[in-house]
Amino acid sequence: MTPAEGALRVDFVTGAVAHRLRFGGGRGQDLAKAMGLRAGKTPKIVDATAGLGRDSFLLASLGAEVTMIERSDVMHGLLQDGMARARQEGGVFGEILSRMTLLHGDAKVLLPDLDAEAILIDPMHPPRKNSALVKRELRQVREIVGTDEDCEALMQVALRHARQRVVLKWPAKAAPMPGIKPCSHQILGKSTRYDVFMCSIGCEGPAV
Ligand SMILES: C[S@@+](CC[C@H](N)C(=O)[O-])C[C@H]1O[C@@H](n2cnc3c(N)ncnc32)[C@H](O)[C@@H]1O
Repeated sequence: MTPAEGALRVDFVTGAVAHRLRFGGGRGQDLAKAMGLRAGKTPKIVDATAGLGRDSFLLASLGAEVTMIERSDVMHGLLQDGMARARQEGGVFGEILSRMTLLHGDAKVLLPDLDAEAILIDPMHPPRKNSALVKRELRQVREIVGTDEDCEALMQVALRHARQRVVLKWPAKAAPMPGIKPCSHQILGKSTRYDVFMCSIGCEGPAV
């Protein structure tokens, strides 16, 4: 593998993301269901942990307006670059990118002003024991951003400011995030779990 081939980049136009765009399961996918997308209902979403932008791209491809927040300078630069290339590609990519907005900063600071209906939180989790199973890209992101030690504080801010729901993307077998009230329901995948906190019943509440 040449260095260029191995370098981390945001790529919406080829590879895994484009494949999922063509062959994914539409609004029946776990992420879409967790965020509340269904026939006739498309919430305005804030992805508070944009990373490589994959979740945001998927949600935008299903019709959602997505505001992405990324605090790492490096990841933000990679996202800007990948988004510019996708816009240049035009067609369906240009159309999807027209629904994606990227902000640079800490979501704990920016979320209160965004009037989000649904907020997605996908923090960098502590490394799994079997690190050989962790994909190369995830290892590369971790080398850049480390572990998001303040994810509990981010959840607390999100729970105070989402109008409809907060969704925490978390390893399937991990214990619930400490210090956060129990979720309303979970959507369980093979390796990933979505803990959904509905706000119509009061997002804020005593931590447990
Ligand atoms: C696991 S990655 C997210 C992957 C993303 N869901 C995707 O589909 O590519 C976590 C990202 O969230 C960012 N992040 C974590 N906490 C943040 C915060 N408080 N504000 C902004 N960005 C944050 C990290 O810098 C990292 O890039």
